[in-house]
Amino acid sequence: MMKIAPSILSADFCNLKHDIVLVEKAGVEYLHVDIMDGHFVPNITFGPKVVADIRKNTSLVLDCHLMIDNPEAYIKDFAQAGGDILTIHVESTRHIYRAVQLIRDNNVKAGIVLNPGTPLTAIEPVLPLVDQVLIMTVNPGFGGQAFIPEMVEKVRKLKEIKDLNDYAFDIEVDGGISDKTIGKCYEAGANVFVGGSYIYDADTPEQRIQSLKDAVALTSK
Ligand SMILES: O=C(CO)[C@@H](O)[C@H](O)COP(=O)(O)O
Ligand SMILES: [Fe+2]
Repeated sequence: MMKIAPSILSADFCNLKHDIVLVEKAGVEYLHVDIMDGHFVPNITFGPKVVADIRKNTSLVLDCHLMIDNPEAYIKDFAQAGGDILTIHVESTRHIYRAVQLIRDNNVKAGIVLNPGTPLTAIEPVLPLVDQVLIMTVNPGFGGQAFIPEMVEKVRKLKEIKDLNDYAFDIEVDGGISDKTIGKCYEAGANVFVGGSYIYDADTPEQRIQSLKDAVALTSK
């Protein structure tokens, strides 16, 4: 099942509710929520309070992408704030297995994410435990960057590992997703697509969402 996850990093934070309702009405499944701490990545966004406020205003699945050091310290807070999926970077902790277990213990879905420079071998031991694997298709930290084409092969290899082992996780891609790049990712095996600037930097985000769906439908034929 393919899902579109608009990233509110590119929304207008003074009109956040408006920008969330807009994509919800356009028929997306997820809302992608980027948490940045200024340490793991060179940018800062917001913390659990904002996630809790978003939770009160939407029934979309809150897909929380934690770009923070020591994620273990904040998992409980983001789970209690109403995050549905907590996705942590394998590079952000020494104890990735323990951190994934902690997410599951908090009764939310567990995701794992890889920077473009990190090989798939780094996450193989936790693959049986996760609900989602996110392949970064840009370096994390900012919206509006160019898609890294080499990441398509990484998605393809991950899909092979998934099929070989009968794993059930979703494969998500994040960064530089547009009508030009989504088809390649879908064809390689991704089924959850984050869209930030492509969706929100447009006059009509609804049309951009539709064009992403159309591009996937064209690839499926
Ligand atoms: O995690 C991140 C950036 O670190 C993303 O979720 C961005 O929000 C994607 O933005 P676009 O590349 O789609 O503009
Ligand atoms: Fe993200």
